[in-house]
Amino acid sequence: MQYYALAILGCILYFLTKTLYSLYTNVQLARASGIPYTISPIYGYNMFWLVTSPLYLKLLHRLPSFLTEPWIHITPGDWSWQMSYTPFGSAMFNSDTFLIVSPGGIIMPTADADVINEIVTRKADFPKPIEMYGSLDIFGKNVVSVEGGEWRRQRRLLTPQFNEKSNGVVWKESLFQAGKMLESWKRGSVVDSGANGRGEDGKADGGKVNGFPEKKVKNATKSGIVISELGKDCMRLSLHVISRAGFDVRCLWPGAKDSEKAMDEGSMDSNIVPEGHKMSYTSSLETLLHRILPVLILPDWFLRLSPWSLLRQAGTSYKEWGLYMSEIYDRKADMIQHTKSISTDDEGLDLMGAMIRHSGLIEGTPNHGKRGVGMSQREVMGNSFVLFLAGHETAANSIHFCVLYLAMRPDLQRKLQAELSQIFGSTPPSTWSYETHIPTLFTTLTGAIMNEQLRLIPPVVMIPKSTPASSPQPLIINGKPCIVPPKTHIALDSVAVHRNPKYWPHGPARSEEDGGPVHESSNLENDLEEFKPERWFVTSDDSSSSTTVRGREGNKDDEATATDEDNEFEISEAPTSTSHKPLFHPQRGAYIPFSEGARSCIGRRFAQVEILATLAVLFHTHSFELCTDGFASEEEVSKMGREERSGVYGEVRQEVERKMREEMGTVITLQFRKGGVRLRVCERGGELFF
Ligand code: HEM
Repeated sequence: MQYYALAILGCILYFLTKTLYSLYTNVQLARASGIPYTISPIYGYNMFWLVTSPLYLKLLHRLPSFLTEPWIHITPGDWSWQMSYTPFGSAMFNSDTFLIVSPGGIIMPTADADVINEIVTRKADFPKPIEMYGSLDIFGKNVVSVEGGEWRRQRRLLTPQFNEKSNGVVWKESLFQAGKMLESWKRGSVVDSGANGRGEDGKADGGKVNGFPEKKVKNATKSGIVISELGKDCMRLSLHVISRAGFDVRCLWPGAKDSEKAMDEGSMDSNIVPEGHKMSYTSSLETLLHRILPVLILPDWFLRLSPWSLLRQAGTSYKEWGLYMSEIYDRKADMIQHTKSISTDDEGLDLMGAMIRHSGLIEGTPNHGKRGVGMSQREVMGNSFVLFLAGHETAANSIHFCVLYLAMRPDLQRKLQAELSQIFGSTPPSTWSYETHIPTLFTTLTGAIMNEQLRLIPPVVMIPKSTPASSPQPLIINGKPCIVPPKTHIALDSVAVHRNPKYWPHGPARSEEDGGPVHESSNLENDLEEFKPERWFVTSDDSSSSTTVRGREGNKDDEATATDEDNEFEISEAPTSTSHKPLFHPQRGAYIPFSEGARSCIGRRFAQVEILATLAVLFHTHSFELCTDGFASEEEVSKMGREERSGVYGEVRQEVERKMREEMGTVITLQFRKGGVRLRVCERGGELFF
């Protein structure tokens, strides 16, 4: 017995000594670095901590502050969103870059645009920590999960496919799918789980609905349709757009009419399960992407044999999607083999087809017989999957939050609608032109709204970089030369740098009468926590801004500092309108929703075109308002005067702001952890409030 006790004591002592020694070594490195640092007992990226800490974090907050300050604020998984710019400001570290030193390693968050720019430019000195992405290889290695020469080879094959022609396809498909989303709301086929299919007034009437003539609409109220799953609907829209662009397969919304199916050869109905399959094309993809975490983390056999049906479904969707991709691959490879081309006509784009054609696997195609330039079949599969993964949730969230912010700012919504009427008149979206309209959308209010939404809620919050294990890196931080220790995990904090007052035009914070500051500790003295697309119309020499900030003129800085590699992997810029003044151009490193440098987002233009097109369709003819459930019923609102309505709306808006602050976090991308905000959509002119 004594031996066992001694053995256990020995293990504990060994563990403690090892931990203390690691902490001591890391503190020495931090001290020598010249960078401000703080000590934390826990390494923020420790998997056990990330998974279990939400269970006991509240308890830790109750411990005496000398035990937990300040690390408790900068170690939880979601600290970047929760704390915003606070840790970098004068109340905490008063430095836009600092180190969090723990026994498990060193983390360097930064909200300094110059530091970020230096890091993304010196790609070899600050590589992506790809060990974090290994689990993304479920269908094969891909451009997200590799580094160095392997990454360069894959990225070189993919970059040319993201061009103006493909942006044009994205534009057309987004216009089409956004229209179908509106139609699906009208049909009532997007089920309102929150209201049990009943209207806000509790009646399942759905009879005469403002702007929506159809009978028996599930979520109908007297003034429109209630949508409580906007986030999910946007995900579906985004998946449909990528499916068209990625595989040239058009997806249909639930309840699509037979005529649509007949019209679209190669379209996939979300309800039809083809022979040899257990799930439809769309539901296998949707299920896989919505349950992606267990699929990435847990072994296949565990998913299959799991007692929980959610996990079993996730396992089935993984298998089914693999099967669909193989079938599409075989069909395309066969076509290329026989015709040496793919169907990249004006109606469809085909990223997978293009990958196969350039893979070098098929005789007679461009890279056949060349060493070190093509792709294996598994890499084609891996990249096809990862484009869906990287591209659907990010763009979907952006559309979702743009609509939500616009519902919170009816004044801005009216301005946007007036502007869209000016641009498109009363023409239907099917006639809108990519060449004519997209440059205008980029430089007017729609573009400013998208930019501002991505400033406030960038989907990727802590863009990871690192220093190699044996290679400390010199870097100018806070104006003095410093050494970033080896094996440091660097987090480019997009949430914080997007709110750093040094780089952004800003005015005074919201007054108490209007609801007071949005965040309890970040940027209390300015409006950088607020959604104000107007700031994008301010140029650096504009005297109407209360601060002067350093922006960029056009792309001059890009040209001056971009490396050859940046240029090689540059994504084609969509043309911007020459008849409008360009929007504010933040300095390099200050605006990083798509990251920057050679390793920045390959789908940036794709996503921007999708977001702009979707917003244009939705707001050209429709209005979105916050539901006032819990504050006033629709009937009560209809009896109120203008001022009283405005008061109720203000209260609801503040509740939504609270929800966004407290109930959002990173689930792959930044979004509501569960649930969302209920909105009412109606045709323009039928608004209940403003
Ligand atoms: C609003 C929408 C989007 C945002 C905010 C966004 C953001 C980002 C960010 C921040 C990165 C860098 C991640 C890192 O370094 O860890 C990235 C990389 C990437 N994104 Fe996006 N993305 C969006 C849409 C898309 C779309 C639509 C696609 C494809 C269709 C896409 C494909 C990719 C790929 C393949 C990479 C990896 C690039 C590489 O490592 O070379 N993204 N994205």
